[in-house]
Amino acid sequence: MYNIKESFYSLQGEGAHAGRPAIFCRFTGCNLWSGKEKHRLSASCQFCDTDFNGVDGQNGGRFQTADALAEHIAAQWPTNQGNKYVVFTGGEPALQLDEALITSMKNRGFTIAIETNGTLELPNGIDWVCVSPKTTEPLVVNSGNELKFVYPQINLHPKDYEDLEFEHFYLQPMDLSAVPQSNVIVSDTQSSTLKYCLENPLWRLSLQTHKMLNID
Ligand SMILES: C[S@@+](CC[C@H](N)C(=O)[O-])C[C@H]1O[C@@H](n2cnc3c(N)ncnc32)[C@H](O)[C@@H]1O
Ligand SMILES: Nc1nc2[nH]cc(C(=O)O)c2c(=O)[nH]1
Ligand code: SF4
Ligand SMILES: [Mg+2]
Repeated sequence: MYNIKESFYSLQGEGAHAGRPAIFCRFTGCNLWSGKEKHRLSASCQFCDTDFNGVDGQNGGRFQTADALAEHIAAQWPTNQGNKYVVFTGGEPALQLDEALITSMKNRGFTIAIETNGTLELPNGIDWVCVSPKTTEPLVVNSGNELKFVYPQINLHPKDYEDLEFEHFYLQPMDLSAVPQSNVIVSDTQSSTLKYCLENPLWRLSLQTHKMLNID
C-alpha cells in the first residue's frame, strides 16, 4: 500500500529542471521528522517547509497497488501530451517508492525523478536523482544527478559534498518564512547563499520559483 499526502501538476520550481512541467507525488511521512511542530526542534531535520502527514491533500489517498497509484498520477497529465515527468517527493519518498511503482510509471511513458534526503537506499530505475542532505551522517545515496544543499545549515557544510559524484551542485536559500520556530542564526539566507555561490563557483543558485509564482 502507498500513502500519498497530495499529488498535483505544476512546474518543477527548483534545481536543474526548474520550469519543467511535472506531476508531483508527495508521499506521506519522513524518517527525519515526525511532521509535528512540537517535535521540530528535536528532529534531525528542523527546517522543513512541507506538510507531509496524512492523506488528506489534493489528489491524496491510499493506494493498494502500484498500478492503481500510477493510474491516478498518469490521469493528471494533459491528454495527448508527451514529455511525461513525475517527481516523487514527500516527506521522504524513499520510504515508499519501489520498483513496482517505477515500472508502472514507465509503462505509462513517464520519466521518473526523486527528491530525497539521501539517507535511505533507492530502488533501481529512477531517471533523475536529487539528493538534499540534512544530517551529518554519511549519505547512503552519495551519487546522482543533482545535489541540492539548503543553505545555511548549522552543522553541515557544502564543502563536505564537493567531491561526491553528482553532475550539478546547487545551493538553495533556506526559506525561514516556512519555519514557525527556528534555530538558525542567519536571517538573510538569500544574501548568504548568493555570496557563497560567488565565492565558490562550483555551486549554482537554486531559487524556489514556485513560491514566487504562488503555484503549488
Ligand atoms: C520537503 S523536501 C522532500 C524530499 C526529501 N525529504 C528531501 O528532504 O529532499 C523537498 C525539497 O525541499 C527542500 N526544503 C525543505 N524545506 C526547505 C526550506 N525551508 N527552504 C528551502 N528548501 C527546503 C528540501 O531540501 C528538498 O530539496
Ligand atoms: N513546484 C514545486 N516544485 C518543487 N520542487 C520540489 C518540491 C518538493 O516539495 O519536493 C516542489 C514543490 O512542492 N513544488
Ligand atoms: S525537508 Fe525532507 S527530510 Fe527534512 S523533514 Fe522535510 S521531508 Fe523530511
Ligand atoms: Mg516543496
